Amino acid sequence: MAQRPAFLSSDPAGLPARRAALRLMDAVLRRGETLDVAEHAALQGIRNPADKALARAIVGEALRWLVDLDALIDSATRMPLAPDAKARAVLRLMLAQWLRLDTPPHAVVATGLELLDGGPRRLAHGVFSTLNKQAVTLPQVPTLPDRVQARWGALVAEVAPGLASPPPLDLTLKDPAATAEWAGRLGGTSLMPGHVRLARGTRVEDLAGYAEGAWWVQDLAASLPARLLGPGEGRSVLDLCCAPGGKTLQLAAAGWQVTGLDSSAKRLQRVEQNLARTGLAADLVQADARTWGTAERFDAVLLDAPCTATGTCRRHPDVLHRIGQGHITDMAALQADLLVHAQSLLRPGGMLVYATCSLEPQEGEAQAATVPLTPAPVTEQDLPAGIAPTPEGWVRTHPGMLAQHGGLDGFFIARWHLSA
Ligand SMILES: C[S@@+](CC[C@H](N)C(=O)[O-])C[C@H]1O[C@@H](n2cnc3c(N)ncnc32)[C@H](O)[C@@H]1O
Repeated sequence: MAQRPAFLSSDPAGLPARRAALRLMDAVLRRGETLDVAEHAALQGIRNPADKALARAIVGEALRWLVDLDALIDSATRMPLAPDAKARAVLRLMLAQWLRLDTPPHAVVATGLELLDGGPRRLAHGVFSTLNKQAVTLPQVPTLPDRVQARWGALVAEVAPGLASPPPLDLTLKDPAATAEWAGRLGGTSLMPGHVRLARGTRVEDLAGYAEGAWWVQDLAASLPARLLGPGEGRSVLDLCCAPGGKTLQLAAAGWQVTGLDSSAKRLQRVEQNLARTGLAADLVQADARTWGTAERFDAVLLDAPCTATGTCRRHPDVLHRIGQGHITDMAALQADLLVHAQSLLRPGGMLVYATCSLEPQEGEAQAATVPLTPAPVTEQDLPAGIAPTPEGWVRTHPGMLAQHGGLDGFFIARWHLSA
């Protein structure tokens, strides 16, 4: 069972958080919105940060364990509830609180049934009470939705254990030489120079080093693509699809002259804020990376392409339920165009790194196989201990890897150079 977060209380006054959780889950499952987008509207009007955190935690657990929660609900009703029935949605949230967040059953009932104003309260109460009397439990590892299982095949057994709990908090340091110092100051551990891992639930704004920009939040796997370009020593790099800027910051901190390009003006503002906080510099361009023209040719191009983000399923479990083959095909077409244009912006001898935070081979391995440049295979020394490159010299990470240390996001990364 997940550790009980401090913000949880058995006070039925926590109703606004539960109402927000219901809105949030509805936006994801019925309207197909991302958790990030849905949060903006669903959490509006909730002032208390603890209530927001509670709403997020409930929905996160409900989405991670949705298949298993539904199986429990179905085991306790003679008449199956429709997949989109409000009573099912409320029961999912109630069970997630009881079975994953350790909320006492009386508090779950007091706040849960209120959400079914004018609806089948007796039915929901009956289902919850039956399961409570049976003292049901969840499996050790979440069952993934059928279509995810169909796509991931044998990988499911390796990935699913990594989804049982929300991930820890990873930081990338501006100065990798100070890794031991920051790990000590922040009470974290490190899996690589420049990386510090903290317990989940830590509020970043309260941590030492945040205000002065000594680090930024970035999953360990997400830090690998920029690391593969090595020290910049004043050379030029084009960071394509750069916002919100995690890799831009890494490259600037490693001594590259960075041009960061993204199509979203709003997201570029976040890159600017991140550069300002960390005191790092980059030229920013708002443009479409499929067509952006310039006479300049770069010593390196990093293409962290837009993708379905199924590799971030630990922190964004909505992807398990939202993403289907249509999204993957659309993203793969966009990535193919981006990858072709990225190659045209390299100078002879220049290095290209391609990355996506997706677990779908169409967005990773299949894209890399089309690149006609000279492979620059990744070696074990480039990676955290315990992660090996593929036989092709590519990197494939997933949430089940480094499980004893808290896992990591799913990424695909490949590297080439343009022959001089
Ligand atoms: C995976 S995110 C990039 C994350 C970023 N590299 C980082 O490390 O913080 C993908 C980005 O691609 C941008 N994007 C999507 N389509 C684009 C296009 N055609 N041209 C340029 N940027 C695009 C999105 O706005 C988004 O910011």
